[in-house]
Amino acid sequence: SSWWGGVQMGPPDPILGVTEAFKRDTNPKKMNLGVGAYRDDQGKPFVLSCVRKAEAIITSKQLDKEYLPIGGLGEFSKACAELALGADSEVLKSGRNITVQTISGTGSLRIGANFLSRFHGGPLDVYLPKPSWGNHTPIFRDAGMQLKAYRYYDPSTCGFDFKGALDDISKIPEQSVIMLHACAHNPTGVDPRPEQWKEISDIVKKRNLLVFFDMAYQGFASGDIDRDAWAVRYFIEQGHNIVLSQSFAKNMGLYGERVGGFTVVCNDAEEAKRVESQLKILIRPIYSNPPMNGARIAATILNTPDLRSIWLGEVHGMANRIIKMREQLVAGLKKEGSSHNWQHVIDQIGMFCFTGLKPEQVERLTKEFSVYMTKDGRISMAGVTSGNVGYLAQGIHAVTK
Ligand SMILES: Cc1ncc(COP(=O)(O)O)c(CNOCC(=O)O)c1O
Repeated sequence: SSWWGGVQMGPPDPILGVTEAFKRDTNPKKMNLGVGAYRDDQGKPFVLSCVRKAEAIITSKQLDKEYLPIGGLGEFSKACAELALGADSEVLKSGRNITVQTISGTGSLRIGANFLSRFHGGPLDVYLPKPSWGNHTPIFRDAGMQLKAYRYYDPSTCGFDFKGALDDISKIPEQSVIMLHACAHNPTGVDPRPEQWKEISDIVKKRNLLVFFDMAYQGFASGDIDRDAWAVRYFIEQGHNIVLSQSFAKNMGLYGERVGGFTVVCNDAEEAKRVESQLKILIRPIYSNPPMNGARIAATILNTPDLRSIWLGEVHGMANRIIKMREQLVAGLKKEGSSHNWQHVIDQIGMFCFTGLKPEQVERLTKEFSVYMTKDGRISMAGVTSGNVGYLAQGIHAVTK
């Protein structure tokens, strides 16, 4: 008998499965709206010019290949924290944060989940928005946390279920962990408005919940890095000592370089030192220390004024292209004569759009028009270009009229 005779065949990843089916389709008009990675208006992957320039600078320095510290490249972690919290942050000035470099956003979420599981004195229940990024569930489950949920998306408006969210959050047992998407909620593209964030902050404080912010799209949502970090900074100002995961996959296009950070906001610098020591003890037996290449690229961009301003322009450009595709898709649907209200396509923000299409409509869109997306009706707006947005409008109108 074999060692692994008992290993079952696992279910395919819902997102990657879409890409497999897309590849097999021979229709020249086929569209892949499943993958969560930016594409330019020619439908091609986009390497930012500030990244290429940073790579050239790094290469010219002929640096060594020594191990990084367990917590990663210091100049990266500092710049990463500053990007999120703002250069004039009281937290940074008083040194009461600890920020470590992680293996992109997923690695940050996992280190965070393992840290909470080991050290959080409250209930090990993490409340995710309904729905949340698919990977949040296995990350926290495998770290030994219990998964719970709070109402977030309202299918009847394709918008935010603000009342439902407040209702549910007001019942979350004290000291539980609550996951908040800082901007560009995945998969819905629905974000709370500032005045709604303020009420969420109040109720979270009343319930004394531990806030886990996931910020995977800073700058990529609105095009403005400060605007996209507003909720994170507001919560900190309101006295929430949050934990925060960051990713540079989307906003710097560093997908495969795996660049991210994990931050714990502590009471004071002494506590931050104790937390740092335990984060290192946690990280050491998992991957010992993180990869240097991506962190060097991100640090070079953030810390070199010329490259930083090029980056701000390029991330604004990516966000703008997606916003324009949202507007053109709605204009196209109107042109096709659709009588539905598609305002949510424009109101939603970031990589994804929750169209509100039902599974059977998604099925028809794929079968009859070769448009591929996840069953929940989520489309990655990055896959929409000025060349195919008219065809997409035709297809969506045909299956929804
Ligand atoms: C909310 C959120 N957190 C964290 C991450 C982590 O990304 P990474 O580990 O690549 O930095 C992602 C990346 N999602 O990937 C796109 C998709 O849904 O298909 C994310 O959306």
